[in-house]
Amino acid sequence: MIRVENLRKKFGDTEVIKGISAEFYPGKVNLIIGKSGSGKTVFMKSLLGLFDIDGGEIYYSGEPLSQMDFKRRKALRTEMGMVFQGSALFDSLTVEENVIFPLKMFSVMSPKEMLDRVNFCLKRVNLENSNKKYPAELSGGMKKRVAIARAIAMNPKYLFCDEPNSGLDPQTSIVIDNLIREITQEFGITTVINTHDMNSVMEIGDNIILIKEGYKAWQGSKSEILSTDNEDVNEFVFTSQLFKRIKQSHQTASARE
Ligand SMILES: Nc1ncnc2c1ncn2[C@@H]1O[C@H](COP(=O)(O)OP(=O)(O)OP(=O)(O)O)[C@@H](O)[C@H]1O
Repeated sequence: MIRVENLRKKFGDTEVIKGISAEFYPGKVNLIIGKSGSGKTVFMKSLLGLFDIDGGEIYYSGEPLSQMDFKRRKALRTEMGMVFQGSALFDSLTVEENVIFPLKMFSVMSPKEMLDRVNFCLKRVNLENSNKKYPAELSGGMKKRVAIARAIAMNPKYLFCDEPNSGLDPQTSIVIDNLIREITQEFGITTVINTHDMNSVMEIGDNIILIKEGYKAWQGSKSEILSTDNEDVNEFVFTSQLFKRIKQSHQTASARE
């Protein structure tokens, strides 16, 4: 579990994260949503310890990040998997070499154990026959699956994904969303995802945090997002015509019951 208490982050005199408190649960897909520029990326990078924060605290399984020394932070890093925008694979390495990379960096496994783990992870993302392929030979969806396989190679407690569906068609996005949800539940991972994608919100949003202008405007689940009267949620959801209609029909159905 990750708990954030009154997190603040400034750049110069401008406060970008203005006192956000939130909890992210294991075995759940925790989504951070909000308009472009609302502070989602800065918030996630702060969680990862990539920014020095200006106030508040982040607790990993109850342990305050600010109190961790270099050695402890390095150990925490091995418990984190990351899937960045654009997959961020090494183009000059094969699929197998990409996935084995964190194991070589951080694990004490034998070469045979590493290869077994790579094959397990590639099988888990349905890419068992692609070990020797290079990223340039893969589709966008396959690259994302390799990135997910690499992110879970170290058996992480925490998984961070920044816009995992960017650049993917709607059908492939659903495949990736479902894969992330399954892996999250199967391995009890605390998964935190930054997204703009309303489809993802409705498919996999166990715990959703809406950020608006650096504040937490709302927190709830995918079913609550359809029934809430929160103005900020409605403003955000209603920018999508499709979800505007879904929400309206849900409210009409609820009123009839
Ligand atoms: N390194 C930085 N230095 C100064 N300002 C920054 C820096 N990084 C982000 N910001 C500012 O912080 C604000 C929030 O940015 P952030 O990238 O977190 O938005 P976002 O919600 O992730 O947007 P998007 O959905 O477009 O990625 C913006 O006003 C941005 O200009």
